[in-house]
Amino acid sequence: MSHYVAIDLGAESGRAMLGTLAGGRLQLEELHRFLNEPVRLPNGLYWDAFRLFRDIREGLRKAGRERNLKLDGIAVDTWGVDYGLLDANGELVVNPRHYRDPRNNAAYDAALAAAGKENIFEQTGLQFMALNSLYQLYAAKLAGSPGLRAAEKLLFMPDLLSYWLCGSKKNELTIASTSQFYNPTLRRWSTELLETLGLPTHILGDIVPPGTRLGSLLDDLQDTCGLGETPVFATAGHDTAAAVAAVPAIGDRPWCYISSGTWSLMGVEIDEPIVTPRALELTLTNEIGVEGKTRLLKNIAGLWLVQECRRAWLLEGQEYSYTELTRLAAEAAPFAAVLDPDQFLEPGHMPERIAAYCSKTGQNVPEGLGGFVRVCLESLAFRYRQVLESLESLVGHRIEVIHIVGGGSKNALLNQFVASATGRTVIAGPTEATAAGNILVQAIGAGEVKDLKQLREVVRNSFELETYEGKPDPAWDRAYERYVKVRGS
Ligand SMILES: C[C@H](O)[C@H](O)[C@@H](O)C(=O)CO
Repeated sequence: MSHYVAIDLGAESGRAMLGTLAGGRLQLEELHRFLNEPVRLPNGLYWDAFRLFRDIREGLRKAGRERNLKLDGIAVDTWGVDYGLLDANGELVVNPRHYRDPRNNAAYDAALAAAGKENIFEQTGLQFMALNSLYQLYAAKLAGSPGLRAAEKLLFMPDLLSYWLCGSKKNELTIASTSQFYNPTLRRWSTELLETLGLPTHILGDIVPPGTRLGSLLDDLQDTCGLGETPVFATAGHDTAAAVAAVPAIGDRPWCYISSGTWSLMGVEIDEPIVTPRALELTLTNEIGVEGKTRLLKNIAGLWLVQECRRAWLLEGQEYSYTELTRLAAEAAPFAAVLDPDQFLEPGHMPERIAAYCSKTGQNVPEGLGGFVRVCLESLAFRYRQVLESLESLVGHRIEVIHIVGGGSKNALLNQFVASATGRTVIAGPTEATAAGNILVQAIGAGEVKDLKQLREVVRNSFELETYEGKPDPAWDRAYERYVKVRGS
């Protein structure tokens, strides 16, 4: 029996998850859960990196001091794109900014004007989003950031937190591939692109594949946490890559995945990137996964819409759990309005913005809290159908099965909506795909699990899955047509 800890950080919260692997089955247990609260300063929006590290240490202390465990590995995964900059002494000189920091927007326009959209896509194969690391770095340059000038090393969030755990400064492949300065075709940094934009290239480090042993937990952490010598691994550092690794697909029918949480990352796993004008037109992204696979996917503003509605209602004194909101949505009238979820990436005033969008597009404003949530969930299902069509047109075959993994796969109403909107089979679960993927990639690194195929077998043996059968539904088809009209194709 072996024990691993996954440090899994999402945009709202983080967890230290204990994974026990025995007899080809994985058991997960939450050791420590903590909030991940961004900090708004006068000059921008930041992550509280030190607080996150304190909570990571607390999770490890629970494993060591409270549970008396000896660990076979520790690894960190996080959301994509964000990074910290270190000076020559390894000091943090630029604290990680939050990808929703508004200063990226102007830098995005300027970078596209300076480097050219086609050129950027050719070199990176990545979906265009102002939040990508490339535009964050360019924003720092445009702001004349002294931190950027002093920087000697760029570490993405999982790299940075792993560095604080074990002292090794490496760039893990899957997270590097979210930056928009990694070339997935040439499988190296796109230094040419950084040079075009006058950005430093010496800050980029060695890229290591997921499963690499980075080093051992630092001595003082071993002492504080009551852990002996413990390997620290680079897992699939991008949480989506970890989740995709843990998709319980058998591969007998063509499948795609939706990693469902704050974001919905919908895509297929393929052997080589597709960096063609058509992929650019469809704004699909080529990120790298475990075993060097390509995650051809689309970032969709996922349950973020519901999270932001809930937060707005909470501020008004109306406190509802996600379960209650979903129940209200189930009771609300169908197809009250349709919206493009990706128009709502900015934080704040979500119900008001949805209402304004509905009025602007000549639609009725949804009624009641359940009405708003239902419109969000139905619109996500429509967006998935549209992205499914894009993916099929690029890979050239019909996709039969949609695997929904991650926390959002608990939402049975949304799962059913996806089956109804697409007419496909939806298999939901595991909800803990990211933690499972994180741990099982460590197990590959430790030589305990052979490869991705075996990893997925372990996942299938370990978690309950729910199946939803979709069948053609004229009401959904009609509403989808309305959605396409409102959003555009
Ligand atoms: C910025 C987003 O977090 C990122 O693009 C997405 O891929 C992700 O990591 C969601 O967890």
